[in-house]
Amino acid sequence: MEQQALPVYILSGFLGSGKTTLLQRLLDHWKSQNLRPAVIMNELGEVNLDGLLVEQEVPMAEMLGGCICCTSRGDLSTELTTLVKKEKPDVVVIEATGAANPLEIVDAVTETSLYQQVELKGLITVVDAAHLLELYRSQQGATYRLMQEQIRCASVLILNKTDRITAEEAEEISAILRKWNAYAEILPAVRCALEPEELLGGLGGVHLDGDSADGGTSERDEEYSGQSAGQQGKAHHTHDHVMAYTHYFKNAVDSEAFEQFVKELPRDVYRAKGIVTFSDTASRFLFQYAYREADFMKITPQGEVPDVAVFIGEHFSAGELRTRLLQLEKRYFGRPAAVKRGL
Ligand SMILES: Nc1nc2c(ncn2[C@@H]2O[C@H](COP(=O)(O)OP(=O)(O)OP(=O)(O)O)[C@@H](O)[C@H]2O)c(=O)[nH]1
Repeated sequence: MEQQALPVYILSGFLGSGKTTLLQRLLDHWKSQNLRPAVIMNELGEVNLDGLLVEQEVPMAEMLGGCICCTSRGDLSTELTTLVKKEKPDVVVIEATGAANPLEIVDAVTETSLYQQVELKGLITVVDAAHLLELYRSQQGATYRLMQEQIRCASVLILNKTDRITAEEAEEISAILRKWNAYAEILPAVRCALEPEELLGGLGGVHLDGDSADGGTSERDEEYSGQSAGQQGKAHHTHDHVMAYTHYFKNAVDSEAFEQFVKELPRDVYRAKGIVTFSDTASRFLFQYAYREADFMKITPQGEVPDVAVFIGEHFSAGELRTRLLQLEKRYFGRPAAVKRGL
């Protein structure tokens, strides 16, 4: 009955780090499973060279002439919506140019979840091992900071081009990555030759996948065990640094209780937005939450729009949010309005 949310992956990484190489592998993998992938790609130049390299029959939306994060968020959101409606893919990858700040893309994808059943599954950052080391040693400029940001936001880090560094350098780089991102799994690779199952398996995780949220929260506080990536149970690598939890409501909620819930959101949730139906008002509401300020606006959505809320933040407990929201839904659902207890 319920429609399955469409998985979306963001692929980030510096220019030339190996994103297209990885994308090609992922596309082959999905196709071998008879799935229909689609790609949103953008390039800084006018011609999408990467697009030419990727097989033609994959539906592709291109955003040329600027990087995704510099075009407005709405554009990417619209692009994604159009692609989903037109192509009906089973999975979508957004390849960000080397210059894009992935947080903006996370925001655009979650924006789309308000109107479409899409779900951000993870953010994969490909790191060019040799280039990172060079930048780290010189520690300068905007490039360095952007690379840091891309690493910080990742749910999984691919340390690519390890054929171009020594074993000692690989260790040095892993330590740098760990320092910047204590949560993401680090997968060393040459030409991004990783098992897609292994790579994606660790991502379908607790935080980014609303419906599998329960059961995973206890892992949240576990310390990273420090093993080199890839060998040990992927089930334990569900920590994601920047994460989004998407909640589809099945019932209306009480407006005051919901406002209270938003007020009490954990500090690690820095952004939330959604559409809700209140049990005690006639209309539906769009709510926005940023930097501890909440805003509710009456709306009359055109067409079919689900009641949904997305929460973005850093390693918060998606399971806890989910439990609280389900409680809110139940509270109204399980209590007939007419029944008011007397004394
Ligand atoms: N030596 C070496 N070269 C690699 C590796 N992975 C990719 N390359 C090469 O690096 C170049 C860039 O790879 P791409 O996959 O196009 O990188 P990209 O991140 O998509 O690049 P942009 O589109 O510029 O952002 C290509 O020539 C690849 O063949 C690797 O592990 N080792």
